[in-house]
Amino acid sequence: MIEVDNVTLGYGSRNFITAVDGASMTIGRNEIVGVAGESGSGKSTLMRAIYGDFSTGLRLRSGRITATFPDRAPIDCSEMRKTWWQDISYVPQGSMSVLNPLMKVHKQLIDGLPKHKRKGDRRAIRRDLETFLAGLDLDPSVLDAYPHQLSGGMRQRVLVAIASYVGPHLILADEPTTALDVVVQKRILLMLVEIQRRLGNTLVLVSHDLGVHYQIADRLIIMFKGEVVETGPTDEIFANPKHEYTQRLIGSLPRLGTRKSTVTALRRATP
Ligand SMILES: Nc1ncnc2c1ncn2[C@@H]1O[C@H](COP(=O)(O)OP(=O)(O)OP(=O)(O)O)[C@@H](O)[C@H]1O
Repeated sequence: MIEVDNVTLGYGSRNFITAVDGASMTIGRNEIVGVAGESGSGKSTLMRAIYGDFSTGLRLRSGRITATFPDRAPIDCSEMRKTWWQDISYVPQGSMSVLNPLMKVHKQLIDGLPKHKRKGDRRAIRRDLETFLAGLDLDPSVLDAYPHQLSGGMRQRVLVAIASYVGPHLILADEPTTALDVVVQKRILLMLVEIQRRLGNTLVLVSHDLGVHYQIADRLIIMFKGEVVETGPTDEIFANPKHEYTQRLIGSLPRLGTRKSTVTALRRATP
């Protein structure tokens, strides 16, 4: 679905600072892909480029990023904006900097919808939103709240709901649980996994936490100093990490049980 081919990305024009250097990887359909790597290794930069958000001074210096969504012709990342929400959506870190503090949640949700979804009876749209939120275990009353009236975890869950409402083929979630307590983190991760299962789409989850990847990712992409240094099925990478950085990452984890039992424990721990 996404083909990243020898991509170099960075910031600035005259004094170009390289953030991602010659990265290649693919993202397939119906999978959960975990992206791990140390701070500053270029994870967010690569996600923003895949999403086609070049608003922060980000530049694609060389290489190509191509998306082929079901029933559509391949498109370049420079055109990705046209498919935001519909085919691809993004859950960034820090809900408070993303949600408009002056607008109630329902207005932000409706404004974020593609035009064809915004048309028609507002009450019908509202009912549809309420049903959708209830299906995600979110009380429809959040629609009438301003962001500051919600907890950090609730705001982040609202962002996940906004990103998934139209049913995109690909959801990019960039550290969606940063700065939240462990129980809330688990809840949000389970919400993302539940949505991925329900939609049968692809979830790309950026996280420092290799334990999280171990629990939910089918495949891993490891970044180190701007490069993609290792990719492969999660089980294989955990069993036989090839790159020295991956070996260090895995070596630093506490002893793990089987994936299945960990997920079961995660589910039990989540109210
Ligand atoms: N808007 C920007 N302008 C200039 N440089 C930037 C910008 N955003 C990121 N960088 C630089 O690009 C490099 C990669 O940053 P990036 O945020 O992609 O890494 P990351 O792996 O996501 O880090 P973290 O895990 O801390 O979020 C870093 O050196 C960072 O300082």
